[in-house]
Amino acid sequence: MSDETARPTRGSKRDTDDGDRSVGDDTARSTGDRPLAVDAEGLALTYADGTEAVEDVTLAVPEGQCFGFLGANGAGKTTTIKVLATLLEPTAGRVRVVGRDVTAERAEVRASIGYMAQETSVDEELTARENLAFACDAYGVPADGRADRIATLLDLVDLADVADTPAGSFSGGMKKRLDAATALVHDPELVFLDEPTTGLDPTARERLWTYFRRINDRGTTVFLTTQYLEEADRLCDRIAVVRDGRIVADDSPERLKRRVGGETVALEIGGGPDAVESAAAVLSESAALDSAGADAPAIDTTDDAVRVTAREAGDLGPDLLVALRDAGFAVTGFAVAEPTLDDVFFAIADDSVGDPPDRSGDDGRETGRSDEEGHESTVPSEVDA
Ligand SMILES: Nc1ncnc2c1ncn2[C@@H]1O[C@H](COP(=O)(O)OP(=O)(O)OP(=O)(O)O)[C@@H](O)[C@H]1O
Repeated sequence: MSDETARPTRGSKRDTDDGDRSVGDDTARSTGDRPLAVDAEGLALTYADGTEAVEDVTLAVPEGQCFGFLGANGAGKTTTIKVLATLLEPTAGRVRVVGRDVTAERAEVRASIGYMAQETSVDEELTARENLAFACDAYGVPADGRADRIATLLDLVDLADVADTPAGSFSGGMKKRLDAATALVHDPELVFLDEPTTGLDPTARERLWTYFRRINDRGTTVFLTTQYLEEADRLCDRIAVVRDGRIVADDSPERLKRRVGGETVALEIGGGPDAVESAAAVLSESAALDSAGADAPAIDTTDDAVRVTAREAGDLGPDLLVALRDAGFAVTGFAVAEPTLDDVFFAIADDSVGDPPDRSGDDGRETGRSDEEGHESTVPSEVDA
């Protein structure tokens, strides 16, 4: 990336040692140190046919963040992203992107954002370079320096070797990479990526993640929608989950995982399923588990292991090992597993961690609000891109 386009990294996930920066710090409107790239309060959108696709979305995404917007099919992700990218006018709410109002200052917002839609917009008859030149025209990138910019972007997404090959011969992953590059020709402050890796094989997906990291490491704010929890976990500093057009969780991946419960210790037991069941019975009576206090651990078994799940189960592990060995069991393996984002997602789907974030709490975040200010309500139409 050339120096003139590079920006300093502003707190991407890769900067953090433990990957668990205080979310309260990140989401605070009043943080002060980093302006908000996305600042939406009570965003709502009802389609002309009456479908209430987005009912109440409040988001505060600081510049430089890699933000994941998760939700099941039909939850309202694309609709939200289209409002943020000025392609749809909100029915209600106050929506500012890169410090500008998405309705009143649409042109200014558009000049500062990139948008990669779910469907690739690559022209298959044009080469990679020509596609980027076309995008430069569309975004009004000055002719001066355009060739350098295109070369830089082709490098960024590893397409320099096929720069003059028609995109029609590219794999799905290559087309997505080219599409991502076209969204960056005008060096936007913020890029929206709508399910950018859907339908790609794991290798192609992994490669795209590398490019998204590079983009974010250069300082570009990334707003990503995805159905792949691993994708969000690997890339994002923060994740909001939308369900039925409302935010039901908004936190760092690590804190979301902690919210659904604890770690699981798996103790492999030699001697077959009967021995495993006996070991489980011993553990259920064990003093080691009493120390877990109010968070009663859950014990279950597989064919060859007893699994104990508790908030800090990893800390209990050594005592559990000793208890089993004292009782004469052969413990042949020991592993601690943390909850995954899949666990979070299923728990949210079950409503068990489904409370909207309380932004008035001690963590300094502001209150998520309903549309109490009587925002004007109009039936939106898709705005010309
Ligand atoms: N143009 C439209 N007119 C009417 N309803 C629509 C329109 N586009 C989307 N919807 C509906 O709005 C709701 C939210 O759709 P949206 O595409 O925003 O969800 P999504 O989370 O992006 O889903 P997916 O992951 O399937 O893309 C759904 O019920 C969908 O059927």
